[in-house]
Amino acid sequence: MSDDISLVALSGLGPDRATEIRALIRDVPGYPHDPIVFRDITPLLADGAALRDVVEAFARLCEGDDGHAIDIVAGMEARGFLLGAPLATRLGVGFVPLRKAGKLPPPVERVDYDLEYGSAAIELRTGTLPQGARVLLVDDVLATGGTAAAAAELVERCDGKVVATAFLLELDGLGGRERLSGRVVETLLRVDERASS
Ligand SMILES: O=P(O)(O)OC[C@H]1O[C@H](OP(=O)(O)OP(=O)(O)O)[C@H](O)[C@@H]1O
Ligand SMILES: Nc1ncnc2[nH]cnc12
Repeated sequence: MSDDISLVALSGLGPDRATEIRALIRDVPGYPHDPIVFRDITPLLADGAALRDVVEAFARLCEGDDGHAIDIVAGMEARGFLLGAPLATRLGVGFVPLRKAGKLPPPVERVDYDLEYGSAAIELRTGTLPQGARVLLVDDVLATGGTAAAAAELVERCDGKVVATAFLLELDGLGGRERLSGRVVETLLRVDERASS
């Protein structure tokens, strides 16, 4: 891990374990283009103990008297599926995939958005969520917050209530937390994006 990246461990991971897990996220400068530093979680996903610890850390957000009471987990395509589905299994609740445009049969709701390195649209099939379902939104990275803000809007258009948003890695300095102002934002790890550019 480079020395110029600050690390914050939340949700009971503990600083040593958080540092090990952070080291399993590969930094790729210039991908998909300059000045982006891409944070690649595939080494972490390939490490069974790290994947288990991350899912457990997410699960702790929803347990105990102070935990978020949720009915269902929703994940943003594609990396949100990889963390959200095992979390839902661990919590014993269902999982809703928020899919990139054109993947789901109609009828769907659609929200267009911008993210750190492009633009996209996500969709959710109308009627998938039970009326008033308490939803936890899960994704790997919070950067500008464009994806998460769109996901929250989509869930709410489909009659869900976004109780909290949860991310493995927050890229501090790109405005994501501000973009989600007024919402509960939980992050397991945080790096200072300004320090790595
Ligand atoms: O906070 P933002 O600026 O919106 O960026 C964060 C989003 O970008 C990545 O997804 P991407 O759209 O690259 O899709 P993928 O998971 O299919 O790779 C990441 O998994 C988040 O969903
Ligand atoms: N820098 C980044 N690395 C990985 N995923 C991202 N999504 C948005 N920005 C990202």
